Amino acid sequence: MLDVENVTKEFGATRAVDRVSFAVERPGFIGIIGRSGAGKSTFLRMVNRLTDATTGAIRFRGRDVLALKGAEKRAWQSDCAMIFQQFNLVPRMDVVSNVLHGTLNRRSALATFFNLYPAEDIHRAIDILDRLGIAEQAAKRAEALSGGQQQRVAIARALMQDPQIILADEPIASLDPMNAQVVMDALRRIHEEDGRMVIANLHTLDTARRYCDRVIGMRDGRIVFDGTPEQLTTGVARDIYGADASFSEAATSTSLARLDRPARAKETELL
Ligand SMILES: Nc1ncnc2c1ncn2[C@@H]1O[C@H](COP(=O)(O)OP(=O)(O)OP(=O)(O)O)[C@@H](O)[C@H]1O
Repeated sequence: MLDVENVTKEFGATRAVDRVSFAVERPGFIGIIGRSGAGKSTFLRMVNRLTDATTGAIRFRGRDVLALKGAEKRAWQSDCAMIFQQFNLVPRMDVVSNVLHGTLNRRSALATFFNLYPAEDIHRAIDILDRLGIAEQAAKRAEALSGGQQQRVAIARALMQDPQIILADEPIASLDPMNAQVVMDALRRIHEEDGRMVIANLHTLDTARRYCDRVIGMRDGRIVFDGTPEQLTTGVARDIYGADASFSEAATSTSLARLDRPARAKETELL
């Protein structure tokens, strides 16, 4: 359903993403790992069309999304909602309005200007917040919430778009281990219950092993590993991170392993 073919991005002389290819047959929970500068963010931004690829093709259900323009491009951006490390909420705006921002693509400029939302959208926003366990925060300003709560608001905003894919760029990098677990559990649940594909850039190995069905390792813009969490041994990780024998997994750990393990889907075959 998602085919990435030889996707390359150059920034001047820097090749940030170098001939990346992989295929996803059905919605999975995919983690992308690699050291800082490996090209993870640039890759996700190309999928969402925030950054244009230099060459290559990304096909979703047979359609090349890199060729979309205008309204079709905006529709695709709704279809693959993005979540960022810094949440990207409007801090002084209340939580529900932040979530309703997820409908911006399909509302008129006038309705947006006057902050007019249909009652059914408001009810849906509150239902989504309730599903994420933060409905009681709905009237508060976003800036009054904890980091973990703000990231759940960002997930709620993404769900307002009813996306087929959720692209999460380091969604827990700013969170403490407890909040990180709440956010990752929420993403995993959304994947399992709704059948949405999740592609998440993760900076820690333990999170990738714990939540993903498939892990892609990037190094210097290239895919150097593509396999199951079980295949992601310390030796493989050392290769991905370009580290020597002194490589310590603890250096890429969020301490999630010490928290309770959720029931990860049994299917470990490649997606
Ligand atoms: N807008 C840009 N202009 C120039 N170079 C860029 C730009 N964006 C990214 N790069 C370069 O592309 C390479 C890949 O960066 P990218 O942010 O995709 O890596 P990353 O794996 O996501 O790292 P991090 O985890 O630190 O965000 C780096 O060398 C970076 O400096």
